[in-house]
Amino acid sequence: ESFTSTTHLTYLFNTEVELAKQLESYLHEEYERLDRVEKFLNIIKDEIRQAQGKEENYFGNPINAYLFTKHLTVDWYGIEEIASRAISKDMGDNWVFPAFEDYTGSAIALMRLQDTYKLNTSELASGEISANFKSRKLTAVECYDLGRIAYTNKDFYHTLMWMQEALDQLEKEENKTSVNKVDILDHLAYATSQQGNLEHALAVTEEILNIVPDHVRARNNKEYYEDLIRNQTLGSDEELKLFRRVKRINNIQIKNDRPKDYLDEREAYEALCRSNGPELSPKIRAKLFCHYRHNNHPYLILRPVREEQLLNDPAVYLYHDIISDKDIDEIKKLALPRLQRAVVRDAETDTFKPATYRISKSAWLRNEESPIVARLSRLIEALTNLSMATAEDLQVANYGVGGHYEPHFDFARKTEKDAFASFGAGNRIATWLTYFTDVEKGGATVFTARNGYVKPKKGSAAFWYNLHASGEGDYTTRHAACPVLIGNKWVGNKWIHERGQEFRRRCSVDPMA
Ligand SMILES: O=C(O)CCC(=O)C(=O)O
Ligand SMILES: [Fe+2]
Repeated sequence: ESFTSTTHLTYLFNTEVELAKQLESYLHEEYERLDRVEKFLNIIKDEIRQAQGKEENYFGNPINAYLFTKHLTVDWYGIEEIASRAISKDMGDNWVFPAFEDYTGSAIALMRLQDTYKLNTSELASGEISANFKSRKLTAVECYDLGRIAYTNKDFYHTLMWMQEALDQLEKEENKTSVNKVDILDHLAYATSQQGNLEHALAVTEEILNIVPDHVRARNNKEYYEDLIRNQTLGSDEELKLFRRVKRINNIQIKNDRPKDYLDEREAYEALCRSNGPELSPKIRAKLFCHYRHNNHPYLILRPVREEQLLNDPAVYLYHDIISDKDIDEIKKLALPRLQRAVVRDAETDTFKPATYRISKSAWLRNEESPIVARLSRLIEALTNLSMATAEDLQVANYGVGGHYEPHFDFARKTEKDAFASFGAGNRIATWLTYFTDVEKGGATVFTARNGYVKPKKGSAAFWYNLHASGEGDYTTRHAACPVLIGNKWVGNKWIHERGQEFRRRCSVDPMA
């Protein structure tokens, strides 16, 4: 008996063949893993190369901001699983990563910008949002991912745009492995049917069946769309065929209407945001003046402040150069670690959408905290002649790209009488809004009832009364912060309350008092 019996070796040889197969597939998987890690590494190395040393500029571009957040969230989750052994433990413990909401938030912000500033999807995807702030091109899979986020939010309006774009990009790409064409078509068909394009949905579904003839859902949908179309045209199969051939020749017209939402004034608000400057009638403009204000106040007499009236009714003033760059840096430094994601609820879809970063109430900047904050309060008191005794602490907000604040009033309405009860100082009589940055594009404060437009200017501050002298809310003060298109916006709010102003407003800057 010998192990070298030929028969026996032949028998063992099968083991070797199987072993080779297994190792081969093991190696293949490892190579694939490493390949994925390497691709990801190259992408983020490229990003580091582009952004380093000019981070503010780089992240001021909405595409860059979106891609960056994606890399550090969903993309990284995928890599972390396969590379966790290679990554030191304290990476996860000591380093801050964006949250998943930041990823979806930056995608939603991108689509908000698309709507507000009427940006063309393919222009956006090609990185040509602005000559000075180019980003790289979005790949098919990146367009698809954007469409997926819209789809998950039941936002078929944007799903349609981004799936169509994904398809167009896929056609142009040489290496088409990153996303499956059928997946794109599948989403596209559903979105376009939801937007009322049955013929288009049918054509897209047929394209799926051309690629995967036994695609079950596509088969069912094809029948379903055909039924719907037949019912619409009230015709026979022959008529349906004819109808579709005509449609095909004329190229199907795809409609994609933006769904109406809860904000009646959205059109006007967005038009104002796009306007790039105040569009006031000459009659209104003639009444607006600019002069130096000192109020005979010892604080101002040596260094009067330039006051520019921007709007008449309501009276909105802009005060120039009220805070130095150095002091602004100090305030930002105090505020930065306290910023939190502020979300707004979309009543329509009952989803929460990120809007800005703000410091929460418990961490507002108090006068006692910093001489700079205290000095700002004294300056406001000297300029407006209002008592700051009952003013709220300084609230700082940072709007990234897409960051915005939809039209609102700063005062509490009758129905929300107790909104400021905790302050025990009445309603918000006036707003002081300091701009801590210039904004490259977008981000204006607009007065939607009066076409007022305030372009943020670093170191300047807007001021207006929210209440009539009677204490009634002034509905002409409705205002909003337009989405930041390019750049970064920091502001600081000082809200001044009614109590303590009884003898002060009379001699204030307000012409209605
Ligand atoms: O940031 C702006 O331009 C406006 C902010 C605002 O209206 C608010 O915080 O109440
Ligand atoms: Fe406001």
